[in-house]
Amino acid sequence: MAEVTLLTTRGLCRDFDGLRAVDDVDFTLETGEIHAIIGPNGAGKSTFVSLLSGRLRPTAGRVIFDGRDVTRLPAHARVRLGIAYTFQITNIYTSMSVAENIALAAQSRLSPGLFGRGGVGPRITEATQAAARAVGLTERLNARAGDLAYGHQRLLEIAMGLALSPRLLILDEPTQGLSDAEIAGVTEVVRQLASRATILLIEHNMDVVMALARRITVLDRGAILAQGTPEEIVADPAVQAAYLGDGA
Ligand SMILES: Nc1ncnc2c1ncn2[C@@H]1O[C@H](COP(=O)(O)OP(=O)(O)OP(=O)(O)O)[C@@H](O)[C@H]1O
Repeated sequence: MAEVTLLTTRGLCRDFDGLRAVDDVDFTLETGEIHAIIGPNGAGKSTFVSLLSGRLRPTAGRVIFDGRDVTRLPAHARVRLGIAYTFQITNIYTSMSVAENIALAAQSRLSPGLFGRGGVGPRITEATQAAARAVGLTERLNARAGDLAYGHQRLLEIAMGLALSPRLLILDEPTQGLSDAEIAGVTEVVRQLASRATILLIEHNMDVVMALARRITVLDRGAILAQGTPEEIVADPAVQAAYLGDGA
C-alpha cells in the first residue's frame, strides 16, 4: 500500500542565542507509523518537536501538516488541526480527578469557549472515557490525579493527549522515570494507540524504540544523522560511532 505523508519539514532551523539547536532538518512522517526520534542529550529532539507542535517558532524553514503550511500557526490552532504534544507532567492538575483532567483536555478540542452548553457535556464524557480506556485508567477515573503513582500520571498525560483526538500524537519520553514493569505497560499502550493516531516518539530507552518504531530518525547536534528502519539504524556506522556505541 502506498504511504501517505502526514507531515513534512523543509529546511527547519531553530537558533537559541547563536546556538543552532535544530539545523536544516528535512523530515517526513507517514500516516499511521510509529516514528521514533533518538539522539544524544542536547541533540535537539525536544526543540524539533516543539517546532512541530507550535510551542516554538522556527528561525527558518517550514512545517507542512496534511498538505497545509502550519509554520506560522500557534499551538492551539495546530491542536485543532490534529497535532497533540503530550502535556508535561506539570500540566496535570493534581487536586482534580483523573476524569476532570482528561475532560479539560477534551473540552479544549471539542468546545473551545463553550464549556457546559447543551450537547457538549456528553461528548466530553465519551471522549474522556474512551481516552481513559485506551491507557487502562478506567478504574481510576475518580482518583485524585495527585494521588496516582508516577507511572499512572504518565499514562494520564497520554490520555490527555488522546482526548484531543489527534491525528499526530507527539510523545516526549513517555517512559522516563518508570520502572521496568511500567515501561512494559506504556510500550503496550503506545503500540495500541497507533491504530488511532500517527505517533512521533522521543525516547531514550532503545528497547522501547526497537519494540515500537517502524522508522527511526537520529538527530545529532541539531541535524539528521540517519533515518531508516530499526535494522538500518542499528547497522549504520555513523549512528554506532555517534550514539549507540557510546553506551547510551
Ligand atoms: N529555551 C532554550 N534556550 C536556550 N537554549 C536552549 C533552549 N532549549 C534548548 N536549548 C539548547 O538547545 C540544544 C538542544 O536542546 P534539546 O532540549 O532540544 O535537546 P534534546 O535532544 O531534547 O535533549 P535531551 O535528550 O537532553 O532532552 C541544547 O544545547 C540546549 O541547551
